[in-house]
Amino acid sequence: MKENLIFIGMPAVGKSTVGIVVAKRLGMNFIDSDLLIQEQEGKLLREIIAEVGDDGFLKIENQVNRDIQCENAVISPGGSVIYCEEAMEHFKEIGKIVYLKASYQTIKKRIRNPKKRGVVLKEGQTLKNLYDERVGYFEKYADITIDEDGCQIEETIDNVIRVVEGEA
Ligand SMILES: Nc1ncnc2c1ncn2[C@@H]1O[C@H](COP(=O)(O)OP(=O)(O)OP(=O)(O)O)[C@@H](O)[C@H]1O
Ligand SMILES: O=C(O)C1=C[C@@H](O)[C@@H](O)[C@H](O)C1
Ligand SMILES: [Mg+2]
Repeated sequence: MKENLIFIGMPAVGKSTVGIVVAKRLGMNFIDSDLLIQEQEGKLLREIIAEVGDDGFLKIENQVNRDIQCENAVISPGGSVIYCEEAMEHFKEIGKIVYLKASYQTIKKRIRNPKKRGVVLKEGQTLKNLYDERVGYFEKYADITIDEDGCQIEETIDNVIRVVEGEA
């Protein structure tokens, strides 16, 4: 069985956009967990968060990701999946976890309005607080880390493929 690749990292780091191209170039399937969540719930992510709150959203996110059964696929979950313990345990079992790493400055430039993007921010929490809180989780779960600061998206894709193929 060819194992899966699971991308983690801050929102807007490129899990989805990098993920789909990596999948195509490596002859793998592609799963975007956010789309699975929207399909299951029949609503947009921000509508789900508005209805059930952050904790309710994380429960759904945990269930959807925990239940993914696949092989030879790139999986791109949302940035908040690292709070979903069962889902992360499942990912550890079914594949290699790739952390797309970018500095706070890079992320800040890409996300103008975190709430509108559906980022799971607690009351009063800033994007900087969130960044600092999540880094520890990303480092804990990562099997492979790809630093994308100063890279164009094509370079990030090439770097992921080089490292993944080097490990195969
Ligand atoms: N070097 C780079 N690597 C990755 N993405 C880049 C880069 N430079 C610019 N981008 C842009 O940043 C955005 C990344 O958005 P994307 O939706 O893929 O992030 P994500 O990690 O899937 O976020 P989310 O957690 O919200 O699902 C895209 O618009 C992409 O074109
Ligand atoms: O990083 C986050 O907090 C999120 C990112 C999105 O992809 C979605 O999964 C959701 O809106 C939460
Ligand atoms: Mg995404």
